[in-house]
Amino acid sequence: MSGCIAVINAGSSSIKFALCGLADDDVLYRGQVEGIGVDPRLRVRNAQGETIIERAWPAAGFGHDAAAEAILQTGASLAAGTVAAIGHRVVHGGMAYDAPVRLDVDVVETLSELVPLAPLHQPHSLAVIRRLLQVVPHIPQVACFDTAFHRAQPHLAQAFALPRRFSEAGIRRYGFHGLSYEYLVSQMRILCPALAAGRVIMAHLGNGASLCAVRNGRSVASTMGFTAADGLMMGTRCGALDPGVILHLMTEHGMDAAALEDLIYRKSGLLGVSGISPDMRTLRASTDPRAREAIDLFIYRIIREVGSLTAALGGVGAMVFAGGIGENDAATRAAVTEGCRWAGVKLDHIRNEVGRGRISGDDSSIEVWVIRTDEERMITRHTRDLLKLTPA
Ligand SMILES: Nc1ncnc2c1ncn2[C@@H]1O[C@H](COP(=O)(O)OP(=O)(O)O)[C@@H](O)[C@H]1O
Ligand SMILES: CC(=O)OP(=O)(O)O
Ligand SMILES: [Mg+2]
Repeated sequence: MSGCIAVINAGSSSIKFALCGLADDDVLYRGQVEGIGVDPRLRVRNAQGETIIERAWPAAGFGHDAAAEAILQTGASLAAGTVAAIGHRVVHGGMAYDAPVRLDVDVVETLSELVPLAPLHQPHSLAVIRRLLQVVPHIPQVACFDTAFHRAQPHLAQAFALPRRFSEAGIRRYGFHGLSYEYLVSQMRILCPALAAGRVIMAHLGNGASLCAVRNGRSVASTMGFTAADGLMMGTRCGALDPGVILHLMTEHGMDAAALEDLIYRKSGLLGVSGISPDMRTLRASTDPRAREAIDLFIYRIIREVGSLTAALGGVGAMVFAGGIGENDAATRAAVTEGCRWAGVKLDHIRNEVGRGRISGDDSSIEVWVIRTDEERMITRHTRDLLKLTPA
């Protein structure tokens, strides 16, 4: 191996990593600890897609710190001293960053101010970055932001109806999952360029879930806002919530900011409504009616927001599903598209079971696709470009 880029992607229920060569699409190893808090397990695959490492831990006491430790140790032993640069997914770039940036202690300091705006992500990525700045200070590190892709949205799409001074202070809609959407755009340009040039609704449905309205490859609107708690219902997040509920919980239920953060980010969503699990696979396997109700609400919220983003786009030509649920749960795709029949969407159920590429019927007026997202590859491209790294 002659110099590679190590990529670390701290999600809310997983930490993913990849070791990539400098040539585009040259992935040497990729792996993840997924199911953090539920059923943590590590799996690493080589370039041929063969599983070379598998490990599992009990959920109790095994959080993001332990997952990061497992990833760093595994990555270091596989890379064997050949890492030329490290690229990170950093969920919130705030007003300061609308493009990837080289990390140093000052940048980390600025990013740490955003921790309260992304409590499920930012602390975990910053902990890894700080550690690497200490132990391998000679290796350049780059932060790639989930918010960057959305920063060019029209002004109205970024605005809250609050007094001006708040928006001037940065209280506006940022949108997230931008690295995933940017990668999906790049894939669409290869797989279906005519659709990529038009109006597309992309659904990144993982433990965090959002929709993005994309026009000619640019973000026009997103369901996520100031934080990644807005919009759709998620694994443990409630999504859009009447602000009056927050006031009521404060005044009538004595909840303070910490209790509200815990409720909104960690206790709600699929977990809160089902009372069983934030994990779609567990809910699908359950016969408990509360599991069914949680899934139904998850789907209902997506269908409603598809309508909203269709209006923001002024029509829609294609829909794309991605993320852990979007790529793997055929039943979610079937139910969401059934709820979009009003727009002329018709699924081909056999293609949907296969779950790769185009899944709509030939008679559908809107094409529906499943595209495997790859935030790690997008981070590799940004890191390579920012540092001007070229294959030997
Ligand atoms: N085969 C599958 N069927 C249904 N859901 C799945 C499947 N594989 C993964 N998921 C779901 O994907 C979600 C995790 O998505 P992922 O994108 O990996 O998460 P993160 O937001 O942490 O990056 C979980 O709800 C998990 O149950
Ligand atoms: C922004 C976000 O929610 O990311 P993830 O789905 O990886 O948790
Ligand atoms: Mg993710």
